[in-house]
Amino acid sequence: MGSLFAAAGSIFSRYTGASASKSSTPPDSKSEANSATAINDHASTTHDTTLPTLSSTEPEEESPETTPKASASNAPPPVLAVPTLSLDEGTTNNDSNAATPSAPTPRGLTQKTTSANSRNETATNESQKPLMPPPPVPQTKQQTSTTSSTNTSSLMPPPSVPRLQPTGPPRLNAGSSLRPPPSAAAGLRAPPTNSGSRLSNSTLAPVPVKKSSASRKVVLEPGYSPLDWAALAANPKNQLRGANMPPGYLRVTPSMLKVQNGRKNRDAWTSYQGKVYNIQPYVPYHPGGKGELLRGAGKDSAKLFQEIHPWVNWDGILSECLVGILVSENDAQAEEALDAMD
Ligand code: HEM
Repeated sequence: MGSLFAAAGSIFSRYTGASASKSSTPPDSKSEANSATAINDHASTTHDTTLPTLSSTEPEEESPETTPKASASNAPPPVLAVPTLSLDEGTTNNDSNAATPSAPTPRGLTQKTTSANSRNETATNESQKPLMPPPPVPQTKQQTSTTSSTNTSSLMPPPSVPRLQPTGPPRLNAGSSLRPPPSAAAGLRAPPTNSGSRLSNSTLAPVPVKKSSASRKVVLEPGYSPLDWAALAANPKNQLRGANMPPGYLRVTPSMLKVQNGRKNRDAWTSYQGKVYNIQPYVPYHPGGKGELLRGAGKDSAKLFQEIHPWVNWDGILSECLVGILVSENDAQAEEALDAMD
């Protein structure tokens, strides 16, 4: 303690001398006086922490008493300390808190003019620290809202981090609850029977027709409609089999059929499923035209017919045009021989 007093006295003597030589303005003298009172009060063991606040809080009132205080360090400080404590309690407490850890006496000596201001600043800073809201709350909000930083990941709420990251890709799983139940979804979907290759094979694609991409129907002359043909075929007097034909059916050999090709004033005959028909009366009624129908003249038309319109009722249209049955050449010759023997 003695050494401390001696050091304080020597520092104070230096300080007062330096300040007297440097400071000329009244505010500097006030601050110096404050620092001097602080040192003197610190020297007195009775009020170590409270007295420095007196100088900082009330520099104008004590300014005239600073010079006598420096000389009379043994003067009873409680007289000055009591009113100052009652006036400004918050600052005294702050100063007391700030003075203990930061070793006030060397600072006051080194920082001569701004000792009081620095103490006030430190006091305000220290007083603001406990009063300010805790920083992690806004930091977590900003971090969660703006970016996800790895340094402060511990401050972030644990559930928010996994929820924010997987919301991107697995929205399908997350949105599964919003989807309709599987039964409803299946009901909205196309039926499985109409999907895939079955559509093209069964329903939409034309079944066996190869050349039916465009219609090849012709414009029939007036009076040659299907109804007109039906009316003509309904009357047996029209002799649709041909003129000068025997009453019974003929045995038609391929050679005989080949001659009836519609040329040289001969009727066009064709065979279909073993039967021979005179198609000459039907030529102007054929929806596919004369040329198409006569492609089968003098030969079997079953292949062409099935390729183009297998749905057409051949027998229903050409029943009155039946000439006979198709027989082989040998059969015809044998029959003729039998007839000759008779
Ligand atoms: C050599 C034999 C024959 C050929 C090459 C042939 C050709 C055709 C063609 C190209 C068409 C037009 C098809 C279309 O584009 O819609 C057609 C239609 C038609 N043909 Fe023939 N034909 C033949 C024999 C016959 C016979 C013998 C009949 C009668 C028993 C017949 C009755 C019809 C009918 C009713 C249509 C209209 C079909 C429809 O509207 O869907 N054809 N034919």
